[in-house]
Amino acid sequence: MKKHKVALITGVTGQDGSYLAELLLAKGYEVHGIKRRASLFNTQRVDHIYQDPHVENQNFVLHYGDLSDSSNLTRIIQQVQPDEVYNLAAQSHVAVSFESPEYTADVDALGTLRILEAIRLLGLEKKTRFYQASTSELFGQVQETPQRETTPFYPRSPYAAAKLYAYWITVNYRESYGMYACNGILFNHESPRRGETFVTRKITRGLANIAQGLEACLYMGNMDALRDWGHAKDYVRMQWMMLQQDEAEDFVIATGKQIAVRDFIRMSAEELGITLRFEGQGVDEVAIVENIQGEQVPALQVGDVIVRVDPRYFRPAEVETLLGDPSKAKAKLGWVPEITVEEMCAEMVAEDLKVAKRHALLKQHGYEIPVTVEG
Ligand SMILES: C[C@H]1O[C@H](OP(=O)(O)OP(=O)(O)OC[C@H]2O[C@@H](n3cnc4c(=O)[nH]c(N)nc43)[C@H](O)[C@@H]2O)[C@@H](O)[C@@H](O)C1=O
Repeated sequence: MKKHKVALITGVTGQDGSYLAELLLAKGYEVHGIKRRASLFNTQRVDHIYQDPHVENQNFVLHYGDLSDSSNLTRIIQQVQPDEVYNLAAQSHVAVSFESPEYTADVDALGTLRILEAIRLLGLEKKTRFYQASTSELFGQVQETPQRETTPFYPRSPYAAAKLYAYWITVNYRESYGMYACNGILFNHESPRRGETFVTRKITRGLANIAQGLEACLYMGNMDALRDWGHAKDYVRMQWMMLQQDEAEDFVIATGKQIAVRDFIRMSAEELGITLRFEGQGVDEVAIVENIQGEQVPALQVGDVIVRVDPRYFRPAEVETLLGDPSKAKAKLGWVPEITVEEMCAEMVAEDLKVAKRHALLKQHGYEIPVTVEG
C-alpha cells in the first residue's frame, strides 16, 4: 500500500490554512496543524474537519505551538516528520504591523528562520519540502507594473520588511543546504473566511450589517488603493502545486486584474441591490444610496450616507497599487485562477448577509449583537 504523505501547516486556523487543510485531506494526506493557545476558541475555520484524538486513523491533528518558540517548533517537526511544511502563520495585518513592529518581525521573519533551522538541525533537509507564504507587499512602492518574480522589492511596512527577511532566508536555505524551499509571492486573496479586519471582508460584512439595520455606516481608509484580488481557494491549490515540482522555485500568484477599494465597495453594494453614488474628496468623501432594488435591505432608504472616510484607517506608509503577472505560474505549472473577483465578492456578500440576517433576528428577540470592527 502506498504510504500517505504527511504535511504540517503553521497557521492552520487561518483562512489559507483551513482551505489548504481541506485540500490536502481530500488528497489523502495526513495533516498536522499548529494553532496558538488562546483563552477563547480560535478554531472556527477548521471545526468542520476537526477529528477527535480518540478516533481511529486520525488524519487531522492539531498541535499547540507558536512561531516565536523554537523548542516547540523543533519538537513538533521531530514528532511529525513532515514531507511538506507550509508556513502560513504570521502577524499578517499590515496596519497592525505599524503598532506591533517587533512582534511582527519576531513571528514573520525569525519564525520562518526557526522552522528552516529546525528542519536542518533534525537532518530533514533532504526529506522535508518547505513552502513560505511570501507576499505582494514585498513590492510595496512598486518599481515596475505588473509585478513579476524579477521585479525589485521595496517594502513599505514592518510587515513587508519582516516578510522580506523570510523571503530571502528561504532562498538562502535552498541555495546553502540544497533544501526544497520555495516562496509563493501571493497577491491579496480573500474568501468568506477572510479575517474581518481586512478590507474586502470589512466591506462585505459591514454592508450586510448595514442592510439589516445592525450598523449605520462603514468607515474606510484609503479607497483609492488598487489591489489584485483573487480567491484563497485558487491560491492554496497553487501552494500545493509549488511543492510537487522537480525543483524548488519561487512564483508570483495573482489574477493579473486590478480594481480600487472603492470599486469593491460598489460591487458589494450592487450584490445587495444597492446603487451607490460617491461624492466629495479626500476625508470628506462619502457614498450615498442612490437606488435600491429587491428585498435585501429593509433598513435602508435612498439618500442614506452609508460610507465615510476615517483617517484612523490610513497607514503611515501606503502601498497604493499592486498588480501581479502570474504568467510564470501558468507557463510552468499550468495554474490559472478559476474564480473571478466578481464571483468572490458575490460569495462573500451572500455569506455575510446570511449571518447578518441571523443576527438581526436575534436582535429582535433582545440579544445584544457586537458588530464593530476596528481595522
Ligand atoms: C498580500 C497582502 O494582503 C493583505 O494586505 P493588505 O493589502 O494591506 O490588505 P487589506 O485588506 O488590509 O488592505 C488592502 C488595501 O485597502 C486599503 N484600505 C482602505 N480602507 C481600509 C480599511 O478600512 N481597512 C483596511 N484593512 N484596509 C483599508 C488599505 O490601506 C490597503 O491599501 C494581507 O493579507 C497581507 O498579509 C498580505 O500579505
